[in-house]
Amino acid sequence: MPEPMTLQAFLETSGADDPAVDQVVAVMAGASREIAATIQLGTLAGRMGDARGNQNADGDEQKALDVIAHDTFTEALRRAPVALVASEESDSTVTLDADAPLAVALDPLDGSSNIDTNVSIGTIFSILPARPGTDGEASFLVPGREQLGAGFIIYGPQVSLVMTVRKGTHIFTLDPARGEFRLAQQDVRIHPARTEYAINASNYRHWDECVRTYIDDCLAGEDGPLGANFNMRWIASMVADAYRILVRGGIFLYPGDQRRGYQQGRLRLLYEANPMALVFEEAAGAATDTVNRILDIKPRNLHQRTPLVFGSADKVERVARYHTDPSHDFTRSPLFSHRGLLRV
Ligand SMILES: O=P(O)(O)OC[C@H]1O[C@](O)(COP(=O)(O)O)[C@@H](O)[C@@H]1O
Ligand SMILES: [Mg+2]
Ligand SMILES: [Mg+2]
Repeated sequence: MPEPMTLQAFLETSGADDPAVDQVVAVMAGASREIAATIQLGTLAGRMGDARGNQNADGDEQKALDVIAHDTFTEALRRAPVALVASEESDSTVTLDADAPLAVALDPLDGSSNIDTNVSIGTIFSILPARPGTDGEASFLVPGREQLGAGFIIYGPQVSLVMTVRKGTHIFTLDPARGEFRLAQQDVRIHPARTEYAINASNYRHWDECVRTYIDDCLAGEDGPLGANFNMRWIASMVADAYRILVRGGIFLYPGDQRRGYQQGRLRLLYEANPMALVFEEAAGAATDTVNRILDIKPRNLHQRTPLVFGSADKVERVARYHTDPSHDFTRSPLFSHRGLLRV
């Protein structure tokens, strides 16, 4: 069997139209090896899940590894043609080389609540054109459809890079002995038939009627309106849920809910929803804010949150229909009705 292609060779033959974009992907992959090595050591490398006593721009408590990952990727991006970085862990944008053509939005460490639990965590990135002559934020406050590339790294049983430069979505896995990422799956296509959903069901009572009804319908299984038995998974690291859905299908939901500060959900548009949306659309999937296409949303600020639904296109579209179709019958099943006897 021929050896799978290295990331470098792949980028040379099938990379972006603009080699600057490939350079960013290569630098992100390179720096991720350092973070992977730190994660593999767990507490032997120090107490990575300890709070640093700071909050990030979004009010989340920063963990030691959040800050290490932010510093590592931001420094590494100095070796790529990057003008600006926007990061979950920085209130404002960071200028690297003002004349460079690209801007990168980063979630340096996704799934921070899992750092101490030996569960997969990751890094998410989005590549945009830099807009010279404007303030730092202007390059980022554009709809996600303007992304030139995007991807994520997952630090799991395997360290993998999922990336797109708008020519399909591809998966590379780190060969630790050689320190090289090699092609694991080219042109991923999401399995449409898989009946599996990912949602933090502990928030059920806070969701709106449409989200509850969709999940009720999944729970109703083959006797319900979806006519199929659904399985459930929730890892609380979006990268891990996303990877699973990419390779075997399903749907991910983090909707807005009634908790204070959660009206727009938890996930951030620029460095979580947009890159995931591009990766999934390039793999024949879809991503919405429950109704609207994520990639068409014009951001108002760097750390804006958005409800997020992504995965197999038919399932994502169905969730949108539950929100938009006024004829949708919430009362059709007495057992699962929120207007029925069980929930007056
Ligand atoms: O703890 P909850 O509310 O289930 O939220 C889990 C979600 O939050 C996140 O951890 C947010 O990302 P960060 O860890 O980068 O803040 C996602 O990875 C995950 O899907
Ligand atoms: Mg995150
Ligand atoms: Mg994060």
